[in-house]
Amino acid sequence: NSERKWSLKDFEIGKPLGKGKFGRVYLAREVKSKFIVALKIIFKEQLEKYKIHHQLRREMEIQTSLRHPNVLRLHGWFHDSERIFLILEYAYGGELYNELRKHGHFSEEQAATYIASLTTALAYCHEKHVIHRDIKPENLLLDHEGRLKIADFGWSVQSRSKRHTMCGTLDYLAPEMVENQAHDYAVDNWTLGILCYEFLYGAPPFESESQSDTFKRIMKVDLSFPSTPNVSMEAKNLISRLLVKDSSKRLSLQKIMEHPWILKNANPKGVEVQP
Ligand SMILES: Cc1cc(Nc2nc(/C=C/c3ccccc3)nc3cc(N4CCN(C)CC4)ccc23)n[nH]1
Repeated sequence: NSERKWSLKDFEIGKPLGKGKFGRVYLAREVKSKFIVALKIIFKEQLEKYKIHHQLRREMEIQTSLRHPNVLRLHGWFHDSERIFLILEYAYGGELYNELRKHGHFSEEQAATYIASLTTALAYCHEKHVIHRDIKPENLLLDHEGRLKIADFGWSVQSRSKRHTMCGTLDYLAPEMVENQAHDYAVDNWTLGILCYEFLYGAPPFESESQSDTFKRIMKVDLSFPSTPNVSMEAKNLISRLLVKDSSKRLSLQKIMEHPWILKNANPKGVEVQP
Protein backbone atom coordinates (compact mmCIF):
# COMPACT_ATOMS: atom_id res chain seq x y z
CA ASN A 1 0.00 0.00 0.00
CA SER A 2 1.24 3.49 -0.72
CA GLU A 3 0.34 4.86 2.73
CA ARG A 4 3.21 3.20 4.68
CA LYS A 5 6.56 4.94 5.12
CA TRP A 6 9.18 3.52 2.77
CA SER A 7 12.96 3.87 2.94
CA LEU A 8 15.93 2.68 0.91
CA LYS A 9 16.52 -0.26 3.25
CA ASP A 10 13.18 -1.72 2.12
CA PHE A 11 14.60 -2.31 -1.37
CA GLU A 12 17.33 -4.30 -3.12
CA ILE A 13 18.50 -2.27 -6.11
CA GLY A 14 19.02 -4.16 -9.38
CA LYS A 15 20.27 -3.20 -12.85
CA PRO A 16 19.88 0.34 -14.16
CA LEU A 17 16.97 0.48 -16.65
CA GLY A 18 17.60 3.91 -18.07
CA LYS A 19 18.79 7.40 -17.49
CA GLY A 20 16.30 10.24 -17.83
CA LYS A 21 17.05 13.97 -17.81
CA PHE A 22 16.62 14.35 -14.05
CA GLY A 23 17.14 10.89 -12.72
CA ARG A 24 18.02 7.27 -13.24
CA VAL A 25 15.59 4.38 -13.11
CA TYR A 26 16.62 1.05 -11.57
CA LEU A 27 15.05 -2.36 -11.34
CA ALA A 28 14.39 -2.97 -7.64
CA ARG A 29 12.76 -5.49 -5.34
CA GLU A 30 10.92 -4.82 -2.09
CA VAL A 31 12.74 -7.03 0.41
CA LYS A 32 9.80 -8.43 2.43
CA SER A 33 7.27 -9.02 -0.36
CA LYS A 34 9.86 -9.68 -3.12
CA PHE A 35 7.65 -7.36 -5.22
CA ILE A 36 9.48 -6.08 -8.30
CA VAL A 37 9.32 -2.33 -8.94
CA ALA A 38 11.12 0.36 -10.90
CA LEU A 39 12.83 2.89 -8.64
CA LYS A 40 13.29 6.37 -10.11
CA ILE A 41 16.04 8.23 -8.25
CA ILE A 42 16.23 12.02 -8.57
CA PHE A 43 18.96 14.11 -6.95
CA LYS A 44 17.63 17.07 -4.98
CA GLU A 45 20.45 19.26 -6.30
CA GLN A 46 19.08 18.59 -9.83
CA LEU A 47 15.68 19.86 -8.65
CA GLU A 48 17.37 23.04 -7.36
CA LYS A 49 19.44 23.45 -10.50
CA TYR A 50 16.56 23.00 -12.98
CA LYS A 51 13.90 24.49 -10.69
CA ILE A 52 11.59 21.52 -11.23
CA HIS A 53 10.20 21.06 -7.70
CA HIS A 54 6.69 22.04 -8.80
CA GLN A 55 6.88 19.81 -11.89
CA LEU A 56 7.99 16.79 -9.87
CA ARG A 57 5.37 17.45 -7.21
CA ARG A 58 2.70 17.73 -9.93
CA GLU A 59 3.94 14.49 -11.57
CA MET A 60 3.69 12.71 -8.24
CA GLU A 61 0.27 14.08 -7.32
CA ILE A 62 -1.07 13.24 -10.78
CA GLN A 63 0.40 9.78 -11.13
CA THR A 64 -0.58 8.78 -7.57
CA SER A 65 -4.17 9.80 -8.26
CA LEU A 66 -4.49 7.95 -11.59
CA ARG A 67 -5.69 4.35 -11.62
CA HIS A 68 -5.95 2.95 -15.16
CA PRO A 69 -4.61 -0.28 -16.73
CA ASN A 70 -2.79 1.74 -19.43
CA VAL A 71 -1.25 4.26 -17.00
CA LEU A 72 1.92 3.26 -15.15
CA ARG A 73 1.28 3.27 -11.40
CA LEU A 74 3.21 5.36 -8.90
CA HIS A 75 3.03 3.15 -5.79
CA GLY A 76 4.67 5.62 -3.41
CA TRP A 77 7.79 7.66 -2.74
CA PHE A 78 10.38 8.54 -0.09
CA HIS A 79 13.50 10.69 0.20
CA ASP A 80 16.81 10.90 2.01
CA SER A 81 19.15 13.86 2.50
CA GLU A 82 20.13 14.19 -1.16
CA ARG A 83 17.72 12.08 -3.23
CA ILE A 84 14.00 11.57 -3.94
CA PHE A 85 12.84 8.02 -4.77
CA LEU A 86 9.70 7.24 -6.79
CA ILE A 87 8.39 3.68 -6.44
CA LEU A 88 6.97 2.98 -9.89
CA GLU A 89 5.19 -0.01 -11.43
CA TYR A 90 7.65 -2.23 -13.31
CA ALA A 91 6.61 -2.78 -16.96
CA TYR A 92 8.23 -6.09 -17.97
CA GLY A 93 8.06 -5.55 -21.74
CA GLY A 94 10.29 -2.50 -21.85
CA GLU A 95 10.00 0.57 -24.07
CA LEU A 96 7.49 0.57 -26.91
CA TYR A 97 10.06 2.64 -28.82
CA ASN A 98 12.42 -0.34 -28.98
CA GLU A 99 9.63 -2.57 -30.30
CA LEU A 100 8.94 0.00 -33.03
CA ARG A 101 12.62 0.20 -33.99
CA LYS A 102 12.90 -3.59 -33.94
CA HIS A 103 9.91 -4.12 -36.27
CA GLY A 104 10.36 -0.95 -38.37
CA HIS A 105 6.62 -0.36 -38.19
CA PHE A 106 3.65 -2.09 -36.57
CA SER A 107 0.83 -4.04 -38.24
CA GLU A 108 -2.52 -2.26 -38.51
CA GLU A 109 -3.89 -4.51 -35.75
CA GLN A 110 -0.98 -3.73 -33.39
CA ALA A 111 -1.07 0.01 -34.19
CA ALA A 112 -4.85 0.19 -33.73
CA THR A 113 -4.60 -1.71 -30.42
CA TYR A 114 -1.99 0.73 -29.11
CA ILE A 115 -3.98 3.77 -30.31
CA ALA A 116 -7.16 2.42 -28.69
CA SER A 117 -5.27 1.81 -25.40
CA LEU A 118 -3.82 5.32 -25.52
CA THR A 119 -7.23 6.81 -26.30
CA THR A 120 -8.97 5.13 -23.37
CA ALA A 121 -6.09 6.12 -21.07
CA LEU A 122 -6.25 9.74 -22.27
CA ALA A 123 -10.06 9.82 -21.95
CA TYR A 124 -9.58 8.70 -18.35
CA CYS A 125 -6.87 11.35 -17.75
CA HIS A 126 -8.96 14.11 -19.35
CA GLU A 127 -11.99 13.30 -17.18
CA LYS A 128 -9.58 13.71 -14.22
CA HIS A 129 -8.59 17.10 -15.72
CA VAL A 130 -5.09 15.84 -16.58
CA ILE A 131 -3.47 16.65 -19.92
CA HIS A 132 -0.31 14.66 -20.56
CA ARG A 133 1.09 16.92 -23.33
CA ASP A 134 4.15 14.73 -23.88
CA ILE A 135 2.89 11.44 -25.25
CA LYS A 136 5.71 10.00 -27.36
CA PRO A 137 7.07 6.48 -27.93
CA GLU A 138 9.84 7.10 -25.36
CA ASN A 139 7.17 7.62 -22.67
CA LEU A 140 5.31 4.43 -23.53
CA LEU A 141 6.13 1.11 -21.89
CA LEU A 142 4.80 -2.42 -22.35
CA ASP A 143 3.80 -4.83 -19.60
CA HIS A 144 4.39 -8.59 -19.64
CA GLU A 145 1.33 -9.07 -21.89
CA GLY A 146 2.41 -6.35 -24.33
CA ARG A 147 -0.22 -4.00 -22.92
CA LEU A 148 0.67 -0.33 -23.33
CA LYS A 149 1.47 1.80 -20.25
CA ILE A 150 1.80 5.59 -20.35
CA ALA A 151 4.74 6.61 -18.16
CA ASP A 152 6.42 9.85 -17.18
CA PHE A 153 3.83 12.45 -16.27
CA GLY A 154 6.62 14.94 -15.75
CA TRP A 155 5.20 17.32 -18.32
CA SER A 156 1.51 16.82 -17.68
CA VAL A 157 -0.59 19.60 -16.21
CA GLN A 158 -3.67 19.76 -14.07
CA SER A 159 -5.85 21.59 -16.61
CA ARG A 160 -7.46 24.92 -15.72
CA SER A 161 -10.92 23.48 -16.36
CA LYS A 162 -11.21 22.75 -12.61
CA ARG A 163 -10.95 26.52 -11.99
CA HIS A 164 -13.64 27.12 -14.66
CA THR A 165 -16.00 24.61 -13.08
CA MET A 166 -15.20 26.10 -9.66
CA CYS A 167 -16.26 29.57 -10.86
CA GLY A 168 -19.29 27.78 -12.21
CA THR A 169 -19.74 29.54 -15.47
CA LEU A 170 -17.82 30.19 -18.67
CA ASP A 171 -20.09 33.17 -19.43
CA TYR A 172 -17.52 35.74 -18.36
CA LEU A 173 -14.52 34.12 -20.06
CA ALA A 174 -13.15 35.77 -23.17
CA PRO A 175 -13.29 33.60 -26.32
CA GLU A 176 -9.53 33.05 -26.32
CA MET A 177 -9.75 31.72 -22.78
CA VAL A 178 -12.54 29.31 -23.64
CA GLU A 179 -10.86 28.40 -26.94
CA ASN A 180 -7.53 28.08 -25.17
CA GLN A 181 -9.06 25.78 -22.56
CA ALA A 182 -10.47 23.57 -25.34
CA HIS A 183 -7.13 23.79 -27.08
CA ASP A 184 -5.27 22.45 -24.02
CA TYR A 185 -7.14 19.15 -24.11
CA ALA A 186 -6.86 18.74 -27.88
CA VAL A 187 -3.05 18.67 -27.89
CA ASP A 188 -3.23 15.03 -26.86
CA ASN A 189 -5.60 14.30 -29.79
CA TRP A 190 -3.08 15.77 -32.24
CA THR A 191 -0.35 13.60 -30.69
CA LEU A 192 -2.49 10.49 -31.18
CA GLY A 193 -2.49 11.31 -34.89
CA ILE A 194 1.29 11.68 -34.89
CA LEU A 195 1.72 8.38 -33.04
CA CYS A 196 -0.75 6.54 -35.29
CA TYR A 197 1.26 7.68 -38.32
CA GLU A 198 4.57 6.73 -36.65
CA PHE A 199 3.28 3.28 -35.59
CA LEU A 200 2.23 2.55 -39.20
CA TYR A 201 5.11 4.15 -41.14
CA GLY A 202 7.97 3.90 -38.61
CA ALA A 203 8.67 7.65 -38.51
CA PRO A 204 6.61 10.70 -37.46
CA PRO A 205 4.83 12.57 -40.30
CA PHE A 206 6.64 15.92 -40.14
CA GLU A 207 10.15 14.60 -39.55
CA SER A 208 12.70 16.79 -41.34
CA GLU A 209 16.41 17.49 -41.53
CA SER A 210 16.17 20.56 -39.31
CA GLN A 211 13.99 21.66 -36.41
CA SER A 212 12.87 24.72 -38.37
CA ASP A 213 11.74 22.56 -41.30
CA THR A 214 9.82 20.31 -38.91
CA PHE A 215 8.22 23.41 -37.35
CA LYS A 216 7.19 24.72 -40.79
CA ARG A 217 5.72 21.35 -41.78
CA ILE A 218 3.74 21.15 -38.54
CA MET A 219 2.34 24.66 -38.93
CA LYS A 220 1.36 23.89 -42.53
CA VAL A 221 0.14 20.40 -41.55
CA ASP A 222 2.26 19.24 -44.48
CA LEU A 223 0.96 15.64 -44.30
CA SER A 224 1.70 13.05 -46.98
CA PHE A 225 1.41 9.25 -46.98
CA PRO A 226 4.24 7.18 -48.54
CA SER A 227 3.14 4.40 -50.91
CA THR A 228 5.00 1.83 -48.79
CA PRO A 229 4.25 0.34 -46.37
CA ASN A 230 0.76 -0.12 -47.76
CA VAL A 231 -1.63 1.42 -45.22
CA SER A 232 -5.43 1.16 -45.36
CA MET A 233 -7.63 4.12 -46.34
CA GLU A 234 -9.37 3.93 -42.95
CA ALA A 235 -6.05 4.41 -41.11
CA LYS A 236 -5.18 7.41 -43.31
CA ASN A 237 -8.68 8.79 -42.71
CA LEU A 238 -8.22 8.62 -38.91
CA ILE A 239 -4.77 10.26 -39.10
CA SER A 240 -6.14 13.04 -41.36
CA ARG A 241 -8.96 13.73 -38.90
CA LEU A 242 -6.55 14.09 -35.99
CA LEU A 243 -3.79 16.14 -37.67
CA VAL A 244 -6.03 19.18 -38.07
CA LYS A 245 -4.69 22.65 -37.32
CA ASP A 246 -7.95 23.93 -35.80
CA SER A 247 -7.88 22.09 -32.44
CA SER A 248 -11.67 22.26 -32.11
CA LYS A 249 -12.03 20.28 -35.35
CA ARG A 250 -9.88 17.31 -34.29
CA LEU A 251 -11.68 14.01 -33.83
CA SER A 252 -12.70 13.61 -30.16
CA LEU A 253 -11.39 10.70 -28.08
CA GLN A 254 -14.90 9.22 -28.10
CA LYS A 255 -15.08 9.42 -31.92
CA ILE A 256 -11.63 7.79 -32.20
CA MET A 257 -12.94 4.80 -30.26
CA GLU A 258 -15.89 4.59 -32.69
CA HIS A 259 -13.76 4.99 -35.84
CA PRO A 260 -14.10 2.09 -38.35
CA TRP A 261 -10.32 1.50 -38.42
CA ILE A 262 -10.22 1.10 -34.61
CA LEU A 263 -13.39 -1.04 -34.48
CA LYS A 264 -12.03 -3.30 -37.24
CA ASN A 265 -8.39 -3.62 -36.08
CA ALA A 266 -8.00 -2.97 -32.35
CA ASN A 267 -7.67 -6.13 -30.30
CA PRO A 268 -10.04 -5.90 -27.30
CA LYS A 269 -7.43 -7.81 -25.17
CA GLY A 270 -5.05 -4.87 -25.53
CA VAL A 271 -7.80 -2.45 -24.61
CA GLU A 272 -9.15 -2.58 -21.07
CA VAL A 273 -12.83 -3.42 -21.43
CA GLN A 274 -14.61 -0.62 -19.57
CA PRO A 275 -16.42 -2.10 -16.51
C1 LIG B 1 9.63 3.24 -14.97
C2 LIG B 1 9.65 1.83 -15.51
C3 LIG B 1 10.50 1.28 -16.44
C4 LIG B 1 10.11 -0.04 -16.60
N1 LIG B 1 10.64 -1.06 -17.40
C5 LIG B 1 11.70 -0.92 -18.27
N2 LIG B 1 12.23 0.29 -18.49
C6 LIG B 1 13.23 0.41 -19.38
C7 LIG B 1 13.81 1.73 -19.58
C8 LIG B 1 13.51 2.74 -18.71
C9 LIG B 1 14.04 4.11 -18.88
C10 LIG B 1 13.97 4.98 -17.79
C11 LIG B 1 14.46 6.28 -17.89
C12 LIG B 1 15.04 6.73 -19.08
C13 LIG B 1 15.10 5.85 -20.17
C14 LIG B 1 14.60 4.55 -20.08
N3 LIG B 1 13.74 -0.62 -20.08
C15 LIG B 1 13.23 -1.88 -19.89
C16 LIG B 1 13.76 -2.96 -20.62
C17 LIG B 1 13.24 -4.24 -20.41
N4 LIG B 1 13.74 -5.32 -21.13
C18 LIG B 1 13.13 -6.63 -20.97
C19 LIG B 1 12.44 -6.95 -22.27
N5 LIG B 1 13.42 -6.98 -23.38
C20 LIG B 1 12.77 -7.37 -24.60
C21 LIG B 1 14.00 -5.59 -23.52
C22 LIG B 1 14.68 -5.15 -22.24
C23 LIG B 1 12.19 -4.44 -19.49
C24 LIG B 1 11.67 -3.37 -18.78
C25 LIG B 1 12.19 -2.08 -18.97
N6 LIG B 1 9.07 -0.26 -15.82
N7 LIG B 1 8.78 0.88 -15.15
